[in-house]
Formats: sequence, C-alpha cells, structure tokens
Amino acid sequence: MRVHADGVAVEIAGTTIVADAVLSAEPGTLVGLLGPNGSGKTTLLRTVYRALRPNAGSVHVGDDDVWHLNARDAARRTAVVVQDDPTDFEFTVREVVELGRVPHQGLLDRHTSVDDEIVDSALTTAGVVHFADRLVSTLSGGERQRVFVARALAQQTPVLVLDEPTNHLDIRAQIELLELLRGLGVTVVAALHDLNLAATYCDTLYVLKSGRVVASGPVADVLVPDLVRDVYGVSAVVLPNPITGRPTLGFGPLVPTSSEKELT
Ligand SMILES: Nc1ncnc2c1ncn2[C@@H]1O[C@H](COP(=O)(O)OP(=O)(O)OP(=O)(O)O)[C@@H](O)[C@H]1O
Repeated sequence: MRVHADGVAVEIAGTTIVADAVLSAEPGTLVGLLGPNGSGKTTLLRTVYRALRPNAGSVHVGDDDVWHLNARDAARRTAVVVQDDPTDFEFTVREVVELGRVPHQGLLDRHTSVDDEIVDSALTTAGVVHFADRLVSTLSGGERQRVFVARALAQQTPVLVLDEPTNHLDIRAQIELLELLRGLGVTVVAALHDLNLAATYCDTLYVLKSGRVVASGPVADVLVPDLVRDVYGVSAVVLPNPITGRPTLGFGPLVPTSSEKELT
C-alpha cells in the first residue's frame, strides 16, 4: 500500500516543526527518514500514523486521507513501533503482542485461535517467543524493542512505521530487524540514525533538516559527502561496501553545516 504525505506542516506553540514536507513510500519499499536530532523525523512520522493532525497538507495511506479513516481503520492499515513505547510494562510479552490484534476485533469479539496463531507467529518472527510469558518490565531495552516489533507484526498491516527501531539493538539484531522488515513485502517507513544501515537496507531516503526535506531519492543519490557535511556538519567519504555492493560511509572531523556557514 502506498503512503504519500503532501505539503505537511506542523506547528507547535507557534513554532514550525515541519514545513511543506513531501514523502512518498511506494508499496513494498523500505523508506528511510534521516536527519539530525530535532530535525522533525518523529513529528513527521506522527502525522503519517495519524497520531498528529498536520496544520497543513495531507497524508494518504492507500487511497484515503488518514483523517478520513477512523482510528480503527487507520490501525488496520498502519502499525507503529515508537521510541520509548509507554505500553504498560506490567503486561506480559504475549499480552502486549496480542494488542496488535485489537484493530481486527469487534467490541464484543473474543480472541480466536486464528489470533493466537498470528500472535505466535509474530512472537517467533521477532525472536521473542522464548520470553512470551515474562513481564515486559523485566526485559532489556533490546528485548523490549523486539516485543513492540512483534506487536506491529501481529497487527498484519500493509504499512509499518518505525521510529528509530534499531535503538537498543546490537549490530546483529539491527541487521536481523532490517532484513526482516525488507522481507515482509509491506511498505515500511522508518526513521533511522545509522546512515550505513540506511544505505544498506533502504530503497529510498528522505533527509530532514530543521523540519524541511532537504534531499530525497535513491540511496546513492542522497547519501553523498556534501549532504552529510551540509546536514550533519561531519566530513564523510562514500565507498562501495565490498561485501554488499551498497554505499558505505566513513566519517571524518566535524565541519560547518551549510546553515553555520551562512552565519559566518
Ligand atoms: N510538543 C512539542 N512542544 C514543543 N516542541 C516540540 C514538541 N514536539 C516536538 N518539538 C520540537 O520539535 C523539534 C523536532 O522534534 P522531533 O522529535 O520531531 O525530532 P527528531 O528528528 O525525531 O529528533 P531525534 O532524532 O532527536 O529523535 C524538536 O526541536 C523538538 O524539541
């Protein structure tokens, strides 16, 4: 299912946080959202998964504006993995993952054996089946992160939105997660900080700086040394990774960003 944000603007307390953002994720692709801390990634993602209504512009998931869907229908289309999920940590892992089935159940529906199978499969795929009966509060940060991925998988949506999903994960778990996401065949939009992970696994990248999309397109077109310097203020080289053939970045000393240069 296609995701398309068009001209999205978000203002909070009189401050523009996101301005005129356009983002398209074609069905089945993995789109990475990059940008420095505070550049507006979370805010833009929140408009995509209908947690925040933009002040201007629109977000379509499939053919519908997300604000023309009710919350339940929106949740059947888009599952979300956020940073620091506030879900009650006194639930067991299985109970949290079962929450992923709620958008598919009527008010009076009972959890069915089909729901159980889907939950079991999500627990297994996300690698958390071994501690299905543990309280979420007893898990490590990385284990917990995978539980929220499992909940999103149990939601069985054609679109997944993830906000820094590799936080807390070791390098193997990061690669496992990105490979899992790629293999799902659903549309994925993920905010990422690790430029090399983004370069390896994303089809398309969007880069935010101060709330504006300053670059977008295929990885090789976007992740160039000038972009890294202008957006992050870090010198960089881009080389082909001999193992994957994908671009890999190496980083050098700090340099002025384009906005810092304008000030001098
Ligand atoms: N409710 C709010 N009130 C005031 N400022 C806010 C609010 N929400 C976000 N902001 C500000 O908007 C800017 C963008 O925040 P956002 O969380 O979208 O950035 P981000 O790119 O996801 O950052 P990070 O990489 O650090 O997670 C930040 O400066 C943040 O402080």
